[in-house]
Amino acid sequence: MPHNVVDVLPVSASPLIRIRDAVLEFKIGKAWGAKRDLRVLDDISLDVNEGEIIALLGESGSGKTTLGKSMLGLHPLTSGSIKIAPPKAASPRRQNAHDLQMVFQDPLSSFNPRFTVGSSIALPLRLQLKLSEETIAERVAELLSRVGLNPGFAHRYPHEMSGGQLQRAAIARALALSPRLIVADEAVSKLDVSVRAQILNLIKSLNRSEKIAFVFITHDLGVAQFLADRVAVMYFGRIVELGPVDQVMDSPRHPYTTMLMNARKGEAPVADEAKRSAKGCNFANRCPRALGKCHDVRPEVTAFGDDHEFRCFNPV
Ligand SMILES: Nc1ncnc2c1ncn2[C@@H]1O[C@H](COP(=O)(O)OP(=O)(O)OP(=O)(O)O)[C@@H](O)[C@H]1O
Repeated sequence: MPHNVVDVLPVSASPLIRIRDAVLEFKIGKAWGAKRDLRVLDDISLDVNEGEIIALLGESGSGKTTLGKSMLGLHPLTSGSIKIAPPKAASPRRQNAHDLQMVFQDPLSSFNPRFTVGSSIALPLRLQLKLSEETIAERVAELLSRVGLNPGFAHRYPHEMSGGQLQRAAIARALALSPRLIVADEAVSKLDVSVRAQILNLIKSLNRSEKIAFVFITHDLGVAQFLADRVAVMYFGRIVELGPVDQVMDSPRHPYTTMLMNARKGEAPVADEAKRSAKGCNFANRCPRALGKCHDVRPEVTAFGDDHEFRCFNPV
């Protein structure tokens, strides 16, 4: 991971990751035609604390995956900064790519079909830690046990495992280098309901017992409520509301969050680029509470209590 993308925080800082004023624009358009900038992250500021679970909520296209990948340094920002805390040990190593890992939605496509699952889990150990083959085999067995799989699964190929088993293996692979944060991108949305609950419980227990922080990307409010300590609600690249999960879910202040809550009861909101306001609040054209100025002036962050904030001129 390039160091100039995700830099190191001063030792005195407390969050694991500090994101400030992050803007990310993609150039879109045909290779030979006119290009335009698509602003996918728009003025994002967020701290991810050691050992917490933050759910990133929002409809498809709101920028959740892009924000998660930016934390891992996979997308250089257009402006702003993303910094990670230095390791606790006294070692002077710079920010380490091992500290942050990602788990994806589709476990089958995230494993190489020609390798056994054990070899895929072993790969980062072999490349990064230069361990003996015997130690690697022991570590793989231990990692599989930690995620509730029989160590014998090391010899299976991805197509010989169920979706739930493979997602456990993907988590084992992410754990191999002892990360401090795992970004899980819709990591349970392709799983059956019963298996989903098992994986969510696994994530919760890894978080509680090993203090691994998770950024859990989802559009499932039930999953966010079960898992997260805090939620960040995104709408077209902005965090419109951020706070403790129960506060945001039980007493949402932003009209978009309220709309998401109602969607839970049936009417799913759809991201529609045409309805995005050009200036002012991104949500103004869809907002039942919009005032005149919402179409022209961009709302800044308003704090509500110590740890709840929103961007709205006319909150609920
Ligand atoms: N590499 C890229 N180049 C151009 N545009 C991109 C790129 N990656 C993502 N986008 C666009 O950025 C926007 C946000 O995408 P992103 O995947 O972050 O949203 P999301 O909230 O995670 O959605 P989903 O829930 O569907 O995964 C979308 O409009 C998407 O088309």
